[in-house]
Amino acid sequence: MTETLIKNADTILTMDDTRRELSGADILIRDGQVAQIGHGLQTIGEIQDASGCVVTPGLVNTHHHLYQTLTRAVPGGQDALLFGWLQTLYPIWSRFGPEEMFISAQIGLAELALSGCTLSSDHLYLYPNGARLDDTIAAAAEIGLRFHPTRGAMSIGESDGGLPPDTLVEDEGAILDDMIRVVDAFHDPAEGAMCRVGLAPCSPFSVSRDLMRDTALLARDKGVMLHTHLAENDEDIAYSQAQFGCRPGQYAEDLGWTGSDVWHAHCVKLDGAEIDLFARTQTGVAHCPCSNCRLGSGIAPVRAMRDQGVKVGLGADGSASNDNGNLVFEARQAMLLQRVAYGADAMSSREALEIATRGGADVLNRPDCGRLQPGKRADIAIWDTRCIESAGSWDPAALLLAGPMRVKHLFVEGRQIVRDGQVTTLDMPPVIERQTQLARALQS
Ligand SMILES: Nc1nc2[nH]c(O)nc2c(=O)[nH]1
Repeated sequence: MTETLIKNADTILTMDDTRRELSGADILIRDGQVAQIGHGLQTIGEIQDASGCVVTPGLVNTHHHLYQTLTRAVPGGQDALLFGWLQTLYPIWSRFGPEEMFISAQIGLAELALSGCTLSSDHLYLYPNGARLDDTIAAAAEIGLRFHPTRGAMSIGESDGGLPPDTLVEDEGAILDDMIRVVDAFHDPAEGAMCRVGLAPCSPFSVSRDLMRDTALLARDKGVMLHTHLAENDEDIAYSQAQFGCRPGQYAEDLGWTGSDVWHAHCVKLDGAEIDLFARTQTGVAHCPCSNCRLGSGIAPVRAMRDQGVKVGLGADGSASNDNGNLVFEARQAMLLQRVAYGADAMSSREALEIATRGGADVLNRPDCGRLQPGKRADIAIWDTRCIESAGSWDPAALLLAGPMRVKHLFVEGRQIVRDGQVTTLDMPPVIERQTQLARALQS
């Protein structure tokens, strides 16, 4: 039996069913789970002092492309809309191989951990030069984050009316075979799982309708989740209308891509009927506010989604379109954007934090994560509110209204991944050095 006691937190925001908040309180972790929350708890194990800190559930990232940490701020893509941005980057990504996938994932996951994230999904949709989903899974296992990798895919190249170059697309039979391989090798359906695999053809403009349909059948056969990009911007809607004669919601529904086992990234352009469809079918949304700003895609109607009962989580999105991978910053941006669109009371700090924690966990069908209560996984972020950004604040809402934007301590499954602002499981300087070398090589 292993125990850790988080002692004397200024505030614990539990995000449990009653959204309980405790002052001057403790959390006892036992064998990877929250054992008790209360006052004056004792342990025979390690003690982590949390005085001066706000404690929250670990944040949950529902959409990322970790490989893109190697292509931040690429000049030709800095000021482009989605399609032009992708066309600039595809040729660079086609030079990646296994090492690029592994190192870029280590960087992206470490960056997420430092921003309070304990559970991340990833959407890897290109596999050049022998790259495999296994590369990112190895990176996540080493750093110790809970990981939901998705086996993405592109199958319709330029010559067939798709957006990606023909050299970057895969044969659909080979895609389905590899999907089966990675699910059988890595997917763990058990409560407390550290790795769950999803299936994720990339986007309507890079895969066929047949692949979408076959993937949905396969996912249901295997009992895994489905993920893709949907309704990201006006170009995306225009492509759907021109190629399929319908809006994205209809496209998704026709192909079996609605339901509680499906979540779609972006959804900036969902209309009222599509929001209703998602609510009725319990289809989830990964909201990516920074990327949507960066690519000029628009402001997703998150207020309407939440009011209608759509499951919404946050996504950092890939670091070629963010270009930052800071999830607490993403929560702040989500709050601010809804206020820009709908007024100062459109989203509170606490609601944005709820979306970032239990909201994301619900999107990923992880009721065992994203909230702090006995029996749930011990995925815990500890934020030092004595830092300069938060000094003088009156309320834990300051976490998103002020800061800090980096975590002090982070626990995943009860294991300390960040201590005093440093990743404990990786020696970061050599990883950063190798990432820099790889990025330089891609520039030559
Ligand atoms: N934000 C992003 N949208 C996308 N659509 C697509 O097909 N790929 C991407 C991507 O990498 N980022």
